[in-house]
Amino acid sequence: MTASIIDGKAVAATLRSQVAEGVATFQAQTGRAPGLAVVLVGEDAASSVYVRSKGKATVAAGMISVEHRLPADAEQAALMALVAALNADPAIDGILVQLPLPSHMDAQAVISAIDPNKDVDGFHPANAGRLATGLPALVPCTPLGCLMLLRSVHPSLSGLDAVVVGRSNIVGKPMAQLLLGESCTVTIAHSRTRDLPARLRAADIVVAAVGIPQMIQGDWIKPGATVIDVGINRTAAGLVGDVDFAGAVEVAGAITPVPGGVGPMTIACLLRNTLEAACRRDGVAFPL
Ligand SMILES: Nc1nc(=O)c2c([nH]1)NC[C@@H]1CN(c3ccc(C(=O)N[C@@H](CCC(=O)O)C(=O)O)cc3)C=[N+]21
Ligand SMILES: [Mg+2]
Repeated sequence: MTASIIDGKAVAATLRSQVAEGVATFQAQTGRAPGLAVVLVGEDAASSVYVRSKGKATVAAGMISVEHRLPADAEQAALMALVAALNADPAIDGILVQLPLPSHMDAQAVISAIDPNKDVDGFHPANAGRLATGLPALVPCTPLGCLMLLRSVHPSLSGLDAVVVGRSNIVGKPMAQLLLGESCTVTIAHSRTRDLPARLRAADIVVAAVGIPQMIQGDWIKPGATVIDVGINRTAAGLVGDVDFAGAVEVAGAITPVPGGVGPMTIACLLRNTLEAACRRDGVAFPL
């Protein structure tokens, strides 16, 4: 069996055009465009690339994009002051502070300082708690994008066995919550998990978010399973995921490529969340 390739670029393009339509409606209703502020601390080259593509996609969707750059040696207090100013800025609906932050900064304190209603990354503890308890929440963009890709293959996920590999607050934990919300039976595996291959061989759905290039082997995949690869690893061989794609594509039923899978969905979901935050702030219906 050869897997079908899940075209994240195409799904993301459809979502971006739906967001653009929603932005036009929002503008007609409120007389303003949603605004997204992205904060970058330091000059990490890869981060600069993401920030640029986010800014381009934001403007293409009809939203206002604002970028703030602080030097790598900026004081935590300067970043906190910037976050406070963005919280208070009526033109700003979404705030994204690019992670990771330099090691002298307390990322958790910064995340907790963002107004939860503007937390388009969904990383604030209030949003994590709302997601976990089934309340309306801003949901982290990467897991939300993964769920949309899964739904494009499985109209219903109910009763499927899902294994999420990775337990980060950014991907693994919220991904598990979303899958639980879809009535999957969810396992969160991580670096201490015993016999990961055996657990994966029982999984209908695998979400790989470990950050280890090509760690998950093709013969760990159950024939016909759906594999979502969150990994973005820059290696000598180029950009690769956390899954050995060449091996897994021979066994899986459907699989996301890297690049062109989850990454484009993350950006499209960021725009979606910004529109959602703007609609909620202005009390108009969110059309998506
Ligand atoms: N607060 C915060 N929120 C984030 O969402 C966040 C962050 N910090 N820090 C960095 C990571 C990384 N990230 C990516 C988004 C899109 C692609 C993406 O679109 N990748 C393309 C192209 C990759 C390439 O060619 O470089 C693809 O996979 O096809 C990748 C990576 C968001 N992040
Ligand atoms: Mg881990």
